[in-house]
Amino acid sequence: MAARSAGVLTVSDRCSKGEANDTSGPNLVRLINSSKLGFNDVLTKCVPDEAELIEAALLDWADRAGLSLVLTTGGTGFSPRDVTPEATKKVIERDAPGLSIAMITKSLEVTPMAMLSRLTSGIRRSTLIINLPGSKKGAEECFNFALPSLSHALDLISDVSSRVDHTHNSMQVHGGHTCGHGKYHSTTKTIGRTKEDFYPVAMRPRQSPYPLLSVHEALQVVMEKIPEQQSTELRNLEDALDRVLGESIIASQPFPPFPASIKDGYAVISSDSSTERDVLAPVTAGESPQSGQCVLIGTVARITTGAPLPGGADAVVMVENTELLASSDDGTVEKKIKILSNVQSGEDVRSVGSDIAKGETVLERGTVLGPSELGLAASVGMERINVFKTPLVAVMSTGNEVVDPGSNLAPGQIYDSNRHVLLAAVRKNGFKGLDIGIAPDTREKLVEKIAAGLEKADVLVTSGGVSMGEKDLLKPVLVKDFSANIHFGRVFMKPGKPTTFATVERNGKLKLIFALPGNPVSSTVTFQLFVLPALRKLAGHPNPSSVTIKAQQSL
Ligand SMILES: Nc1nc2c(c(=O)[nH]1)N[C@H]1C(S)=C(S)[C@@H](COP(=O)(O)OP(=O)(O)OC[C@H]3O[C@@H](n4cnc5c(N)ncnc54)[C@H](O)[C@@H]3O)O[C@H]1N2
Ligand code: MOO
Ligand SMILES: [Mg+2]
Repeated sequence: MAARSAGVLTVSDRCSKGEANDTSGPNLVRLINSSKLGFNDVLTKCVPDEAELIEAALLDWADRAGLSLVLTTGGTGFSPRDVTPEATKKVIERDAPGLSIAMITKSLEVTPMAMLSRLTSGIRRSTLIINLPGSKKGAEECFNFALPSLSHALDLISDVSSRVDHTHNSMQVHGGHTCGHGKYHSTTKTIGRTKEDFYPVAMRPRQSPYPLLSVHEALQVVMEKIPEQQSTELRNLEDALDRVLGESIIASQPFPPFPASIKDGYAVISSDSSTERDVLAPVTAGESPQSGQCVLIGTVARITTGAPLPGGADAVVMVENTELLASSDDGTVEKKIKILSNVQSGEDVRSVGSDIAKGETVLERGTVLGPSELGLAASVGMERINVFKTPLVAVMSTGNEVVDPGSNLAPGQIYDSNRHVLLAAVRKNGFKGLDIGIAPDTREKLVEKIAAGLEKADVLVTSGGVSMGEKDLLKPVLVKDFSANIHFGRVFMKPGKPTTFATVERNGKLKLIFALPGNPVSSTVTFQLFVLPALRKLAGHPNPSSVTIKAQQSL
């Protein structure tokens, strides 16, 4: 028998919030494992009583994981939040009422309350889905009532599905692959449809196969896939604004490098008690004291703010706290002064290294470089600094209906606004943008543009073509033509539900692809929520996810 996997989905608001222990789910796993159904693996998941989340989990397990059996426990009663049967009905393609009837009939022998059970069972593709009650006892009883039929049921379903797969394979229209030298090749057999179609429209999936992730989960997936930035480049200070420092800056000399006056006044000896002082030659900022000049008892030297303290002096008295006693005969040069204040040693003197000591780490690796940080780097003499590299972001719009502003609109066309919003947002946040234009909704054109974007850029941001329409080709093109790994294709949010995130290996590098929904508000919001944190992480930002968005409540 081929390897089979099962899943147990616990549906409970309280268990999903951690307010109650899930006893029924683990018990069903035990029952499956001890049955003779031959399951190699049992997946488990717990979701709140939200129809969309239940539906998403069932679709994920049926379509992506290809499980043979899925048991749900919980959410099958009469209370308003019991929606498991409704979610199950949306997912199943074929009803299997016999299983539910058998379980309810047998349960009625145990309790008349079984009348209030709304258990649903059915088949989607090769997956049998069975609703069970939420209580551990009720779920175990019902599972045991259904058990005698399950082995045969699963065999029948897998037989049917292998025949269905065979039929599907023989109807495959396109096969595309990326060969060793990175060029795209496609093989096309046309059987009366347009070349860009992946399925004849009547055979398209009627449900998205992509599970709905919460915004939080989706962001987590994005951040997990992005490697920590390691590469750095040397930049002049003026080009380093808003970049992230790639290497700590250590002061190779102290600041100030000499004892400096903090005031305009006189360099003095604090212990000198003379009433009158002779005024020596001045020291002004930018000069060094005249060689051999020393302040002695009974003397002071004129000094300006920022000038080095001459030898002998240990304090500065500001000019406001002195009185002129005598000047030169022509009245232009100060000769004698009197000090009017008490002077403390060290007063108004900035000692060597008092701002920055030699060997001190002035800026840590990972610091975002604002004006003050650049000033600090300059004050310890850095002309060029090592910053993390920033990603190059290619931006592309998709859609037969979108045309460049400036051209004439044919009927049914609109101007492309998304590309301009996204490119501006990329640049506003300090990243390099690359405009790769508009791709119409054809497989060939999409492949051409996407390949061009991936060739040059680290990140590709597209808008449009990711939902359920027959011209929404982005996801199949990424999978079939680029062997992209789609990490999520739907997010539980509005706007932005079809937001898609994928990665692809190109020229030995991991490239990120954000395929955003086409609605302008959706692409703008999802750029802020998912793309921006990713770009920030790529650029080495220490807190890449903390992006603040101003929201306004409409009245
Ligand atoms: N059956 C379903 N239909 C739709 C679903 C769904 O779940 N099931 N999702 C809806 C949601 S939510 C969104 S959002 C949109 C997103 O669709 P696509 O990403 O496939 O985008 P398009 O179909 O290409 O375009 C949608 C809309 O946006 C306009 N657009 C597209 N590109 C641009 C551009 N560059 N500048 C300005 N406007 C643009 C386009 O003309 C369409 O009006 O799908 C829903 N449908
Ligand atoms: O949720 Mo869509 O992304 O309508 O706008
Ligand atoms: Mg669409």
